[in-house]
Amino acid sequence: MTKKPDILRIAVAQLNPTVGDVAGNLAKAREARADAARQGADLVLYTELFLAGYPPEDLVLKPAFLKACERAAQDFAADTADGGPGVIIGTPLKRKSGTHNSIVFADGGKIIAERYKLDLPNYGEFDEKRVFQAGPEIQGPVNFRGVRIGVPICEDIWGDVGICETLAESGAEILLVPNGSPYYRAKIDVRHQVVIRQVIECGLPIIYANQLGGQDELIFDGASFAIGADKTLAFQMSQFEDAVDVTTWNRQGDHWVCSQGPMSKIPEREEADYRACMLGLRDYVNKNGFKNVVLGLSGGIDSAICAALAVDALGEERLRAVMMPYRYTSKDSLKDAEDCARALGCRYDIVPIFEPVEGFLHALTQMFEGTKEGITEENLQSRARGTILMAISNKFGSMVVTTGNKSEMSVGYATLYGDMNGGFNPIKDLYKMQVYALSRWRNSRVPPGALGPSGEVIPKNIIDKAPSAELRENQTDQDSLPPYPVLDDILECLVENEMGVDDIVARGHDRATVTRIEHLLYIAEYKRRQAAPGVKITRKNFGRDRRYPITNRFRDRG
Ligand SMILES: Nc1ncnc2c1ncn2[C@@H]1O[C@H](COP(=O)(O)OP(=O)(O)OC[C@H]2O[C@@H]([n+]3cccc(C(=O)O)c3)[C@H](O)[C@@H]2O)[C@@H](O)[C@H]1O
Ligand SMILES: Nc1ncnc2c1ncn2[C@@H]1O[C@H](COP(=O)(O)OP(=O)(O)OP(=O)(O)O)[C@@H](O)[C@H]1O
Ligand SMILES: NC(=O)CC[C@H](N)C(=O)O
Repeated sequence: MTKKPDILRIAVAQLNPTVGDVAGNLAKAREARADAARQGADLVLYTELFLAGYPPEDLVLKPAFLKACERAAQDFAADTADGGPGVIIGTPLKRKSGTHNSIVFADGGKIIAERYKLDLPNYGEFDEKRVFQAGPEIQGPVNFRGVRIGVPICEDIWGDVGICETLAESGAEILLVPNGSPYYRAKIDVRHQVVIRQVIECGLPIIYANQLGGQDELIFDGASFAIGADKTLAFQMSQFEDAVDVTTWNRQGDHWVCSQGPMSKIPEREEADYRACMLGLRDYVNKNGFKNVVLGLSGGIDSAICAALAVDALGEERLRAVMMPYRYTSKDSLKDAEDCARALGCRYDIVPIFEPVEGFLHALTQMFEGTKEGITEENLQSRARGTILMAISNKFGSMVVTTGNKSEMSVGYATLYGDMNGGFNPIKDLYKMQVYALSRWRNSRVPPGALGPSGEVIPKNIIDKAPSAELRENQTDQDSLPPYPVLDDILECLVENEMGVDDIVARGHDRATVTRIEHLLYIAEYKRRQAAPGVKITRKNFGRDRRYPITNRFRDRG
């Protein structure tokens, strides 16, 4: 019989995989294992579906992809013949009972156990029932060098299905949980509460390992941690950074107690949101192979914060900012845009749109004769800008960063095939007031990992002036929309909280304004379906989280 050890060194590999890059993910796993071995680890815990990258979505339906993942898992298991640390690594596995979201547990050159996720999340951003079958039954703990380890997978610890309790009843001494848990604001507290609740139910320490990195709209923020059997935080890894941290666990009577591990400080609200946007943009651009990006810099707040995010994420040499003035562009805007580009140190070009806009107007003179000038002509300005940005993108291979905030995306205050052109939107899930808050925050701090300069990178005048699209004389956003603090509150009630009109009015809002905003929200669905993806920051983003019909006559009238 294996002698029970008194000490166990568990490494948590909080790494940034790329979905579909099975060979690259395996290489990362190997590097982390070598690192963990140097730090004296007995076992390395990776995150959910690490070899595939999470979430692999419909890739799991491809037999060739499953084969590649299975082969990588076998190869990695064979590596453990070197006598170094054992591994718990996530991978999809096709078995007789179906295709499972699984882990393989390997040691001594062999797979000593497989475990399948039992509770497949199918809400919000998750769609796992579409591609996976749930594990057929709760399988007991795995005996690893004399320690009985339970391995529930992510959602398995979120519901009330009693998986942790059952593992404890079948003799587990500690639970190691691989996760693919996407960021939303303050989610860390939610995760801690979920794990504390399970620790109370099962009486065992739980190690929670979370993925890092951007995957399309989702940001995995890492922040892996453990809660001891005494219900206190045993260790806390950093948020938004990759790391391989070794934690030391000692046997004390019946319990494993963490005696050594990191205790990283978790960023406050604005910093966390800013870093999520930065990581999301960086990973989208790099993982999709773009060398650089381009955006229209108008002298307004939205394009200014997007420019700051791009420089912080990619470096000033990888952003080209383009000011495209027309007859309504103010001197202030020209100055603000230039000041912003100078403060950020990025390339700044001026491409006037007078000729293209006049060209379009000229071509349409006859057809439009006798009609009133209005939105059509305004939109031509936006479309001329969008076309120029796409031309720059085509010529230099730069991806267009699009800059619509959540308030605008909610009510359709953006031009289709105009300022909505672009590949990715780092502020898509930030309401306008949050854009202001993050801009002020960024002027006072440079976040860790940012490549941009310190100081006032978003000129104060941009923050202080009334927002305007400058598509006609003396236009401000508030000609068409309620003040942003009012709009954002109504939108948060409608979008995130799915509240009824009566309840929103009861908060002190004007009924006509609320019903108008509700209407605008519904009729802008067609625009959002054609919009670029962007970073998810809230509990409910426009994308995977919110699936409203485009054709929709429902209006809430109490
Ligand atoms: N249900 C539906 N399904 C499919 N397509 C639908 C549709 N409803 C309209 N459409 C199409 O969409 C068109 C209207 O959308 P669109 O062409 O975007 O034009 P529209 O939404 O009418 O105008 C753009 C709005 O964005 C505002 N804005 C604010 C800030 C900045 C900027 C800027 O551009 O810089 C613009 C601008 O003031 C204006 O209110 C219709 O002509 C029609 O072709
Ligand atoms: N004169 C301009 N030069 C370059 N890009 C422009 C110009 N006007 C608009 N754009 C692009 O179109 C986008 C939408 O314009 P909009 O005026 O709504 O936003 P903004 O100027 O960044 O911020 P704000 O909404 O505060 O004015 C801008 O973010 C910018 O990318
Ligand atoms: N991948 C998962 O199973 C994640 C589900 C879990 N509720 C979370 O958000 O962390």
